[in-house]
Amino acid sequence: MYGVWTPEQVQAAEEPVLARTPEGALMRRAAYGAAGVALRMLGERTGGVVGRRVVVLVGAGNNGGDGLWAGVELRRRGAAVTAVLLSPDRAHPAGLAALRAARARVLTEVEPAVTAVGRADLVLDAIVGTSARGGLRDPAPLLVGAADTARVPVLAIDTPSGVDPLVGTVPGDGSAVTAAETVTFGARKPVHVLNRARCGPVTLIDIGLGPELPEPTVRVLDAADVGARWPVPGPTDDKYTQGVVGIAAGSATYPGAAVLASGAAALATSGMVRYAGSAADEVRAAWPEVVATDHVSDAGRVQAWAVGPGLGTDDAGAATLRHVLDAGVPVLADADAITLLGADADLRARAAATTTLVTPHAGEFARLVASLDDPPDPAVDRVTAARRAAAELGVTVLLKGNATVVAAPDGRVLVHPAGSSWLATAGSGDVLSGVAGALLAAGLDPVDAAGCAAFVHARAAELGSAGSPVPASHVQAALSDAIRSVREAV
Ligand SMILES: NC(=O)C1=CN([C@@H]2O[C@H](COP(=O)(O)OP(=O)(O)OC[C@H]3O[C@@H](n4cnc5c(N)ncnc54)[C@H](O)[C@@H]3O)[C@@H](O)[C@H]2O)[C@@H](O)CC1
Ligand SMILES: [K+]
Repeated sequence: MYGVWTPEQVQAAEEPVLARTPEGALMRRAAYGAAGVALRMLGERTGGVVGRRVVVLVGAGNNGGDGLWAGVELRRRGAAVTAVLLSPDRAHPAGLAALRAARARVLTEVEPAVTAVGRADLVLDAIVGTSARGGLRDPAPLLVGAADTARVPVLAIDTPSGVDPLVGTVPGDGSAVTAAETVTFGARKPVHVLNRARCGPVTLIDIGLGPELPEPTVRVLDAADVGARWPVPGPTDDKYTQGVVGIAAGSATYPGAAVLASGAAALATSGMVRYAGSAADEVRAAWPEVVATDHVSDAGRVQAWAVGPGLGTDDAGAATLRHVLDAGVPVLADADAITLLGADADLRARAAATTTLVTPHAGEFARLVASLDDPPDPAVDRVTAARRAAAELGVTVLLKGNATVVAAPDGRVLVHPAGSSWLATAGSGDVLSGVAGALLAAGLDPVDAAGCAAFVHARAAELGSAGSPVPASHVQAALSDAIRSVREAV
């Protein structure tokens, strides 16, 4: 597990460290770490360092200072360094003096700078870091565009410029750095987990902030965390003691959702899966181990319900949802169940009164929060949107997307940054529902159930895909390998 801290938290943590270290020491630590990553990238991509062309895009603040000092280090190692000053009169004075003394080229005019970027082996993006506000300012978009056009790899210093460090979105006209890699200092910031596509792999450099950092704003589970939480039957367990999950999903028109969710539940945990609904025949045919009936009222005892995929939003769907919300066990509500919750205050009150985990995509989220004052918008800030929905509706929220956000009513937040978007495929959510429902039935807290389910779901997509599209039934089929891989990581 690792933590993520807001720019504000990081800046506050830097203050006491700055006060007790010699002037400029923190920046030199950061820059030395950045230069190390740049040297590795040059070695990997060009086979050397000496004479390789590195262009540093230098902004007005300390992020620019990091870039200048990293340039000094690269110059020392023999690279041909060019610094492009985007705000020439505000460039970090000590860093600029040191870079000039190291006999690097310094440019302030746009035209030669664009040419230099286009010919570079590596660009260091030190335009702006944690104090970024709004979109990139001229002439930065031109230089960032030149690197993109020439396909020059960019190493983002601290954060990819043009991407909001706190929420990970690209404001303004959409110009922003797409980094091949990012090197960050002291602590990971939200952009690193909310916008992986812009950051690339992130290297964290220790600059001594550890003791000063408060509780992180967001946490990220790793494979070992998920493996350690995954339920494993003990010597005295039988099929009932491990938690029975009930799946209330699918219909005669949409039996696929029922088959995907029930099968995923059967693969996720040992013990028992019950299915209740009008796709009982199809579920039985595909998964003979699932105990299937036609209606939730005669399904027998379960320790959690997963309700919603393919359920329908008519009166029968609402009655099923009401039944499971009143069953006194944790409930996972997805798909049509979320639409029903959004439309019905009475159902929302029942959901808040029990332990409920909802798993909306963007459209379902909008319906879910439509009744709230000033409904939160994930397009503006995913973490805040999920956190507010959880707190105000009294349910745990798993907001799907390239970065999955899990928020609990008590304010805890997990993020799962996906490595790809192959999971954006029909039926994939049904598989997630089955897995998360099974984990709730096994007794996991909703945040852990959601976080572990999201992780294994994404891992199954990776294993099932290996670079090609992966239909939901293949994600389902890869669940066993995914669970094995996280258990092996413990
Ligand atoms: N405080 C410290 O001692 C340390 C700071 N570090 C670096 O310092 C950075 C933060 O430095 P600063 O607080 O000076 O701020 P930045 O360097 O992030 O930004 C500086 C200035 O850039 C301008 N700016 C804001 N938004 C912009 C945009 N969208 N496009 C173009 N220009 C924009 C503003 O004038 C802003 O004040 C961190 O990201 C990190 O790289 C590291 O060196 C570690 C130590
Ligand atoms: K940057």
